[in-house]
Amino acid sequence: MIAELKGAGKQYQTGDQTIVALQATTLKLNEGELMLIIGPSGSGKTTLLSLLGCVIYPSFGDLWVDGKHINDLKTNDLAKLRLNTIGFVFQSFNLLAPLNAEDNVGLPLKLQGVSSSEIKKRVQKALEIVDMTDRRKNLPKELSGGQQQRIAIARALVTNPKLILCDEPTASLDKDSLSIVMNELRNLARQGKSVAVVTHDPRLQEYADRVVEVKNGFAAEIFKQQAH
Ligand SMILES: Nc1ncnc2c1ncn2[C@@H]1O[C@H](COP(=O)(O)OP(=O)(O)OP(=O)(O)O)[C@@H](O)[C@H]1O
Repeated sequence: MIAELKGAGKQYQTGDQTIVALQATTLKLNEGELMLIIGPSGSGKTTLLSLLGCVIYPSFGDLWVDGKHINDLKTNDLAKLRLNTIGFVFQSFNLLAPLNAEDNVGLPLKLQGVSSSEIKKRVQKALEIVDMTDRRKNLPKELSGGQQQRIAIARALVTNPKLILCDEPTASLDKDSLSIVMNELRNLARQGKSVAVVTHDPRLQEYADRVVEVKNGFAAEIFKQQAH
């Protein structure tokens, strides 16, 4: 198991109003599975993903990620955990415009202080996984949306994280790129990673091992119908 929430949730105080963004949630995320998090706008999906990503602390309940009790960690320990254990993929790719594809992919390793010869090797391998070696010298603006997202996935997996978290990774993509990106994420899960994907898009359910629906702050697992 890579992450576990036990009665964990999040509330925000704005003035004299308390907003419960995520009600007490109990959930485990295992190695080797792709979990989809679906639900209407404002229902608490990003809040759940942010807890799994150790971006925020739970306001109540307990959270463990990679065996560590997140409630007890200091913010700089959380930053280390994020850098070493978790890869993030966003809707808007978040690639740095002046850097070419391979420099974007190598950035997290640079932050980890990895040597440049090792960075070269690992970037090459990550680009091979997403089948983008031939575009490694291109700037983000020279790549299509689908290609930029594959570079963003390579950047997320270059540190060999156990957990890959994606916030609407296919929202800016056409149907063909969507299927390439989702198949890549599913393959990463098959190789033993844990992958969680927040989406509005019901078409993504076919790629998922598990589906969690968040409605009005309440998260519940829904069981996929088996294809006959
Ligand atoms: N920092 C914050 N301060 C106050 N309220 C917040 C904060 N972050 C989120 N919320 C509230 O918590 C609720 C859940 O937000 P969240 O972003 O998790 O929803 P979501 O399902 O991801 O929505 P969307 O699909 O539109 O991105 C919303 O009502 C939102 O306004």
